[in-house]
Amino acid sequence: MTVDIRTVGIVGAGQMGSGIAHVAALAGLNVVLNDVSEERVNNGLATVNGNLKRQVSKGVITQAQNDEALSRIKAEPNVEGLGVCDLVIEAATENEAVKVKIYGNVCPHLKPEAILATNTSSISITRLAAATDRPERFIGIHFMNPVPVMQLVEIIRGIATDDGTFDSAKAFITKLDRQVAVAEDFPAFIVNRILLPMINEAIYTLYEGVGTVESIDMAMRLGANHPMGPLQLADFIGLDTCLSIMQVLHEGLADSKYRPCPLLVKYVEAGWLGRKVKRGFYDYRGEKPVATR
Ligand SMILES: CC(=O)CC(=O)SCCNC(=O)CCNC(=O)[C@H](O)C(C)(C)COP(=O)(O)OP(=O)(O)OC[C@H]1O[C@@H](n2cnc3c(N)ncnc32)[C@H](O)[C@@H]1OP(=O)(O)O
Ligand SMILES: NC(=O)C1=CN([C@@H]2O[C@H](COP(=O)(O)OP(=O)(O)OC[C@H]3O[C@@H](n4cnc5c(N)ncnc54)[C@H](OP(=O)(O)O)[C@@H]3O)[C@@H](O)[C@H]2O)C=CC1
Repeated sequence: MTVDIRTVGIVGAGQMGSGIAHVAALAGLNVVLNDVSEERVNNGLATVNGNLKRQVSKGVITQAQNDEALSRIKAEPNVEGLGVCDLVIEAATENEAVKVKIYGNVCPHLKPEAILATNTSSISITRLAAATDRPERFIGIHFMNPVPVMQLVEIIRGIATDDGTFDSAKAFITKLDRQVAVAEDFPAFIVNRILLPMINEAIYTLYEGVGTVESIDMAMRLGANHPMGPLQLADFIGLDTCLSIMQVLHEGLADSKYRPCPLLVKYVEAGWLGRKVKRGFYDYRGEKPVATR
């Protein structure tokens, strides 16, 4: 059964959840934004507000589109409020136990026909689906960061995902004016299977003293025309998320080429998770980012 998606719930109002709320509301959908606390939801709304304003100032959208989009997003700190949604996208921390716990809390409140999706960067869709009451109506819808700018969305079916769910997810992405890449359910799918080993290798290059933070980033920006250097990109994604993805690749494919760099582990252990906490491979607390090594 295909579902006409008009109301989208989002669980996790961090950088990805707020980005998904942003593009869904701009596309004319109603959005219910949920997180662990009212404060977290309000932070997510503030992010959407700031990014919409930036688009207005650049002439990408009008003030009227900005206002309409904001009026379509409902802040909802309680999971019960997700009961009105046709599609709920979980965009919480990249940790399987956290995600499974969320499904346990959310599923009892969903309409029977509602689709449940995850924005996971790497974790098995089949395994996550098996922890829900609706494996047939569960799917991976993987947006890229920053969501308001990036054109690609990966769609990943679990073993049980039915055709109606797949078609509904595809129609939803098309409505958001994004391009779909269909990926099979293997660790980290397509983009991160390729991107994260490159970032991990950049961290090894730093760890082994081949270059400094700045020389490695400059090398890849100017030498390979990447819009951001790999260490700058790691900080942008979040070092906790990068480490989780490498761990999923390492465990899921059982190949030592995916071994997370010990320096990445150290940064995460220090709580230096990148831009979101103002410190990672760069320190963002001053006027300009300063390399930490
Ligand atoms: C980990 C995963 O699971 C998967 C992933 O997402 S992996 C990460 C994938 N993402 C990337 O690789 C991003 C690489 N970086 C880039 O593409 C660029 O650096 C960037 C788009 C982020 C910023 O580009 P930039 O030229 O340095 O900055 P800036 O000029 O400020 O922004 C470019 C445009 O993006 C917009 N923009 C940037 N961040 C934005 C945001 N958060 N919200 C809305 N708009 C944003 C700007 O308004 C600007 O728009 P215009 O071109 O219309 O003027
Ligand atoms: N960062 C990236 O570039 C990309 C990330 N992703 C994926 O998107 C997901 C979110 O990542 P991202 O937005 O970067 O992470 P963030 O850390 O920015 O946001 C995650 C949010 O989820 C919240 N959260 C944690 N536990 C719960 C819970 N039980 N219920 C509701 N909300 C909860 C967190 O709250 P608190 O801070 O209080 O824990 C936080 O607000 C991950 O699966 C990640 O792999 C996908 C594409 C790109």
